[in-house]
Amino acid sequence: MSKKIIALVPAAGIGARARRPSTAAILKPDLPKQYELLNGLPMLRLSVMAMLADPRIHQVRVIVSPTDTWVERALAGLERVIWRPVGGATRADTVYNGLQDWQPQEDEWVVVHDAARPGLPAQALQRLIDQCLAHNQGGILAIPIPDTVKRATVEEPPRISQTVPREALWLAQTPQMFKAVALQAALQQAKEQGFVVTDEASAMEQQGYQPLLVQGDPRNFKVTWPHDFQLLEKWL
Ligand SMILES: Nc1ccn([C@@H]2O[C@H](COP(=O)(O)OP(=O)(O)OP(=O)(O)O)[C@@H](O)[C@H]2O)c(=O)n1
Ligand SMILES: C[C@](O)(CO)[C@H](O)COP(=O)(O)O
Repeated sequence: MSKKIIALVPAAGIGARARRPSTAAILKPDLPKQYELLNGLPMLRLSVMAMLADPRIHQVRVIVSPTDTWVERALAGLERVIWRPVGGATRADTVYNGLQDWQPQEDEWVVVHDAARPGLPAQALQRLIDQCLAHNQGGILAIPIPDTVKRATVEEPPRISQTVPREALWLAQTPQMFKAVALQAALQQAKEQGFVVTDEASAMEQQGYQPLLVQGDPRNFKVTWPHDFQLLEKWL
């Protein structure tokens, strides 16, 4: 029997690094980046649609801030999608709260995908799900580091202290797919032990798991800085 796969989209951030000194930002100073329009559609809607592209995704659960006033409009008309106002102070809290709210069963999978990665190609999501199901193991999309890597000193201006071998280094993306109950337990442990986790895999690593690295895609970059909006519109 096929296992249930639920997508969880953390969308409770404020996008502080992406604030643009534009007219739109002056008119809507509080608008989080996931609601900015890209080619006419809210970024969150595009990220959710990227999840819906795989028919194996049973439902998309979007986790927003309790004070969010934009989500209903941004997701209007999409089927297989619900939103829950249980976002937390950090991304890890948002994902953990979303899992607590869902209360997954054993054998159910969760695919966590940033609202800020609307450029995810359908083939990349398909690769991740195929690999995790084939190996019955959690995994993430990631890309091998393409450039020479330098370690910096802490002075201003920073200087190079070392060239770091990059052969085994990958840049983590989302989606990240895990057995939902195991991820819930791992995030709870991380919280209790005060570990800072910036992605799901790092919580699982702390529990001794070695998640799969599945080839990601450069178009799936995270919209973080003001100039990323334009770059992404070109890709889309
Ligand atoms: N408390 C938080 C913080 C972040 N996120 C989500 O996590 C994803 C990746 O985070 P990031 O790009 O860092 O978003 P922000 O925290 O919004 O950005 P910034 O750090 O620039 O404020 C985004 O979809 C964001 O909405 C979340 O759900 N809850
Ligand atoms: C989950 C993530 O997108 C993987 O690259 C990333 O860790 C989010 O990190 P940020 O610290 O919120 O930018």
